[in-house]
Amino acid sequence: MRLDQETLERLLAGVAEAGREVMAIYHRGFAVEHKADDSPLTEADMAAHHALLALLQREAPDTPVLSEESAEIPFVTRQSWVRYWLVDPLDGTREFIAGNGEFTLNLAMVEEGVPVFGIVHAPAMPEGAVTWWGQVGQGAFRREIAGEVASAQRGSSERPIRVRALPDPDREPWQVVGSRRNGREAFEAFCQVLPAHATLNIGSSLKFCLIAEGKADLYPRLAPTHEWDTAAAQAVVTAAGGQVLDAESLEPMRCNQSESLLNPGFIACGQRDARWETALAKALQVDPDSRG
Ligand SMILES: Nc1ncnc2c1ncn2[C@@H]1O[C@H](COP(=O)(O)O)[C@@H](OP(=O)(O)O)[C@H]1O
Ligand SMILES: [Mg+2]
Repeated sequence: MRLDQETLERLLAGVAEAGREVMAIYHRGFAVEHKADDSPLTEADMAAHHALLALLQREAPDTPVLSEESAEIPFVTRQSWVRYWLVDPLDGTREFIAGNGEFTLNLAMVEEGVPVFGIVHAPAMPEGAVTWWGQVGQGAFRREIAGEVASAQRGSSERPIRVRALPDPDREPWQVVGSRRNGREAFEAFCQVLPAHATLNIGSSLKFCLIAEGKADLYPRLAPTHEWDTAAAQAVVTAAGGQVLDAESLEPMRCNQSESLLNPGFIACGQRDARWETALAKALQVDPDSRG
């Protein structure tokens, strides 16, 4: 489904507004609780969850929503969904708590298991609030709102974004991005056999956004994530001409395929070429010719 311009603008404004609520909590301080799986939870996760649910209820009351904070929906129910919203109200909660600004609000639309639309909003970037968004087949964009409290009417600028061609590693190292704290060992093992490269460790969906805007080339994630962590950014990367591939099958990663909402290991990338294929096969220790 292609979203019309008015709906799109209301969604972008609604996510930015939820981002402002998150920032108010970020600045005034908050308590940290722990969920059953020991992952942290703050007032900001819940504030953004409620704000985004209210937004989606206003915009599309008949479309189901799966949010990290209300994810207990059995697969038998989800299986019947042709289209649904997939929300991570606060991706990078640990970075939010650490106070380093590397967190995002993620909103995706998934159709038949494919993330087709996504908004990734980072309210605490050094340059102000930044939104990356894209619709597969329609392009991807980066929108900057100067200053955290700026309204959509003031100081907002937007430009189309696109993944870059892989640089020749003999001239310019590949830029590889990874998590700050999850799966560092697997990340480093993967990187070891790559051609000349530089690495950057950064929290949340920002890693995908760097690929989407042509500032990074690869994001290998061989440690667990949930579907809500990745769907919005996968849509942005795909809309920008890149891919997010299941590390086993090397097919695009899909959502809502089983009871579990955990992703397989994956590789997000910009433009692929023969060097990429060889490097990836080596990094994943697979013979490139054995792949279909
Ligand atoms: N053991 C685990 N199982 C599943 N997901 C995990 C995990 N450890 C971390 N994650 C996911 O990784 C995300 C953080 O990614 P990164 O390290 O790249 O910033 C977390 O997002 P949340 O902050 O939304 O919970 C969390 O969902
Ligand atoms: Mg997350």
